[in-house]
Amino acid sequence: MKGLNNDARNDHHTDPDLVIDVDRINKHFGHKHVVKDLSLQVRRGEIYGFLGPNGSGKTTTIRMMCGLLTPDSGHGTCLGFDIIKQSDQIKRRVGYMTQRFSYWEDLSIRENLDFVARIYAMPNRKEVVDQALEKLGLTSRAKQLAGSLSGGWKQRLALAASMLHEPELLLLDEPTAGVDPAARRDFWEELHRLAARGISVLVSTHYMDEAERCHKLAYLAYGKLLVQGTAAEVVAGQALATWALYSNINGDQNSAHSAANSNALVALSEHLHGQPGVDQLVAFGTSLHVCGKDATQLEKTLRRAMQSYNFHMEAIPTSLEDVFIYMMNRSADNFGEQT
Ligand SMILES: Nc1ncnc2c1ncn2[C@@H]1O[C@H](COP(=O)(O)OP(=O)(O)OP(=O)(O)O)[C@@H](O)[C@H]1O
Repeated sequence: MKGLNNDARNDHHTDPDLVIDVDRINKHFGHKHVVKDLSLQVRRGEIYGFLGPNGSGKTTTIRMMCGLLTPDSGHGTCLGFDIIKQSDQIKRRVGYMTQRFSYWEDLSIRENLDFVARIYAMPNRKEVVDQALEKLGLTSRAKQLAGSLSGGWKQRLALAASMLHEPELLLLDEPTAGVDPAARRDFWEELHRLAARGISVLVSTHYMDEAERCHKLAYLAYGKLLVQGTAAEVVAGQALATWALYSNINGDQNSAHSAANSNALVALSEHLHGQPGVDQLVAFGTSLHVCGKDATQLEKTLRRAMQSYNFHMEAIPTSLEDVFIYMMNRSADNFGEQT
């Protein structure tokens, strides 16, 4: 990174390939235990996705990684620096993008970037800002107020601003919330270009398509990291059998058929609820996805139901979304009452 001394990295930091390496960190807010014994490792050039229901501790964890919050216990390093003792070193070397656009809406695009360059005391400010504007494709609109940009452009400006000081690690907290699919796709293409250059990314998201674009994922619920791995590993790890149930009534024909279809779907869902082998029922458009741990029992139950309902069934691969809904429901059962 430009313009900084190469301060001593943590003595115990052994693997230079690990940009984040934390072990059993905890955080309380008052009596509330919001991050519980969380261990996490992120490798150089990896896009690591952070998923989990609202309030599960993703933002708190991200803020502990970048030195903005101190863990109550546990230890670890970020970019080789101790997350407890060397938070200043970390703050200067990471790019952090908060959930909401946190730049100045009443400053121009150029002024925003220039302000950030000043914060980082960058010696070659004009050059750096010019380059960032060019990369963003915003040179001709540099004088436009940031507040007048669309949601997608604001996020790209925020990403450019958080990259200005050339951080080795980006911490992105729901960077594309509320952004349309085309702008989200552009944003993710940029993340993959950065990762290809060796920049690591820890990104929280609620979008399944984004989860699938991460090299690795972690799923958090009630402050506990429940699973981590590639999307395929996370799906395989839950070992769920999944069937799609389709109505035999052609819902495309007219609105009466569509209504009959919807009613039949609701009736079948109510019938299957709580039956042996049925762990989860989720309506997906005109079909019903049914998941269960006990594949044999699930199939038996469904075949029996097909005899009395005008539906047919098809085994389908379990999706990441099926798995996350399953984990979210389980974690509510297991941890929901605890703090
Ligand atoms: N500064 C704070 N003081 C008190 N409680 C806090 C503070 N920050 C977060 N919390 C609480 O800690 C818990 C975890 O919040 P956090 O923002 O980390 O979750 P999250 O997974 O990022 O949620 P979301 O998906 O909604 O952004 C929540 O119950 C939240 O209310």
